[in-house]
Amino acid sequence: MTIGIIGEGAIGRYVRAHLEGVTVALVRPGREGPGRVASVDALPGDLRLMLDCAGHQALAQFGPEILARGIDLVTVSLGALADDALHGRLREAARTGGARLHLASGAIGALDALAAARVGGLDAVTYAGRKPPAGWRGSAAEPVLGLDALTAPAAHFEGTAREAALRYPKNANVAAAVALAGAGFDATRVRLIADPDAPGNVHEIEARGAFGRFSFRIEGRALPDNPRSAALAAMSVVAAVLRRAAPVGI
Ligand SMILES: NC(=O)C1=CN([C@@H]2O[C@H](COP(=O)(O)OP(=O)(O)OC[C@H]3O[C@@H](n4cnc5c(N)ncnc54)[C@H](O)[C@@H]3O)[C@@H](O)[C@H]2O)C=CC1
Ligand SMILES: O=C([O-])CC(=O)C(=O)O
Repeated sequence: MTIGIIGEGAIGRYVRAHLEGVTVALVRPGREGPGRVASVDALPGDLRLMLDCAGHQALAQFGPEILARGIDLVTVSLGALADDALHGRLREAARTGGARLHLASGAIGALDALAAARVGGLDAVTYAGRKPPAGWRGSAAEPVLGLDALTAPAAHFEGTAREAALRYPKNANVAAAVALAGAGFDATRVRLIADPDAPGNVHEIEARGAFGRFSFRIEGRALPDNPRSAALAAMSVVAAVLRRAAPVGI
C-alpha cells in the first residue's frame, strides 16, 4: 500500500524508519523534491492513507481536503479538534469522501477503558501532564515559569482539556485524547506541570464512573530529537497502520 506522511520532524522520522510503504511527504511550499509534494492535488492517485505527524496547523490546512478525497488519515494532532469548527469540517469531509480520520492514541494509554467507561457514564476525569522543563520550552509555560531556573515541580496550567489543547498545541494532545475518549473537552480537568525531577514525559489519568474507578500512569521516554514528544506517540502511529492491515485486531 502507498502511504503518505505530513511532518518530517521527530515523530515523522521515527514513523518512516519503522514503517514500510511511506513513499511521499506533503511538505511546505518551497520544500518540494523527489517524493515531496506541496499540495494534496499533487499526491499520487493511488494513495489511500496519509499520516499527519506535523501538528495542529497542518491538520487544519490539509486534513479536510485529504478526507474529502477519500483518503484515510491517521493523526497525532488531536488537540486541534478542540476547535469545534475544525472538528466539524473534518467530520463532514470524512463523510463526504467516505474516508476515516483515525486519532492515534499518542503518548497515552487506557483510552480503550475510558471509551468503554463512557458508555456507562463518567462522573469525573482528570488528566495531569508532567514533563522536564526542556519539554515545555517554546510553550505557554515559558512566560509563566523561569524554566531554566526551576528547582521544584511547578504547575503552569489548570483548566479544561479544551483550554489546554488550544493553549499548548505541541504539549497537550494527550489532554485532547483523554477528553475525546472520555468526558469531552469541557468536562475533563487538566493540570500541566514542569518538573526538573520528572522521570520522563509522565501522563496520569484518574477516572470515576458507573464502571468503578481507575488510575493510569505512564512514564514515557521522549524522542531523542525532541524533548517535547514521547516516543510512544510515534510508536502509536506505526501501530495504528499495522492494526489496519491485521486480519485480527485489538
Ligand atoms: N498525540 C500525542 O500524544 C502527541 C502529539 N504530538 C503532536 O505531533 C506534532 C509533531 O511532533 P514532533 O514530530 O515531535 O514535532 P517536530 O517539531 O519535531 O516536527 C514537526 C514537523 O512537521 C512539519 N510541519 C509543521 N507544519 C507543517 C505544515 N503545515 N505542512 C507541512 N509540514 C509541516 C515541520 O516542518 C516538521 O518537520 C506536535 O506538534 C504535536 O502537536 C506530539 C507529541 C505527542
Ligand atoms: O509527547 C508527549 O509526552 C505528550 C505531548 O507532547 C502532547 O500531549 O502533545
